[in-house]
Amino acid sequence: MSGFRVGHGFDVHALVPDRPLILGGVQVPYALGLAGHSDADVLLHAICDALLGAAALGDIGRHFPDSDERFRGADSRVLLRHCRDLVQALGFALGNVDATIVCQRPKLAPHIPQMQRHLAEDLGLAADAVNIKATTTEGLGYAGRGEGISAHAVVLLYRG
Ligand SMILES: Nc1ccn([C@@H]2O[C@H](COP(=O)(O)O)[C@@H](O)[C@H]2O)c(=O)n1
Ligand SMILES: C[C@@]1(CO)OP(=O)(O)OP(=O)(O)OC[C@H]1O
Repeated sequence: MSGFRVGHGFDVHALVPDRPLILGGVQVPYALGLAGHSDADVLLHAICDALLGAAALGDIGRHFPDSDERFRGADSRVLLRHCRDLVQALGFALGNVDATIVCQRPKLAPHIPQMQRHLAEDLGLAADAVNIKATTTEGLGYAGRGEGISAHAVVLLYRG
């Protein structure tokens, strides 16, 4: 069996008034923000799930239950670094991360380089091992109606 492990993550949060919009640890200027128990950073949650999935460690809700007050308003970069530590403790190294944010509005392209810098820093990856993309759904579905934002992520882990 090879030492490679792939993981997939997916998350969705609703867009609501009176919340900041935080994606990849970047506060994106917008009239609405994502609802959640933590800072609701949907991109980082999908990446946490991808890391946990690759290492067969379950999912984000198992490690950071929303019934636990310690995680209320949590900075998802802290949760991400915890997931990194968990997979590294099992002897895995990170290969690369690729993710897609599904978001009709606002335009995210100007903010993606900063999100990628955060991820490279938090995961100890080179800049060319982190890729984040954004797409609309051409107006279709809940994302297209601007009701929420989702994110998909895949990661590769390996044992050196
Ligand atoms: N919220 C978004 C969504 C998309 N982008 C960028 O626009 C390109 C075209 O999007 P389509 O959904 O029409 O394919 C996409 O490739 C992204 O670069 C964006 O910046 N913010
Ligand atoms: C991160 C946690 C914990 O604060 O809360 P949310 O911000 O609601 O995020 P979600 O992706 O629904 O699931 C994980 C939660 O347990």
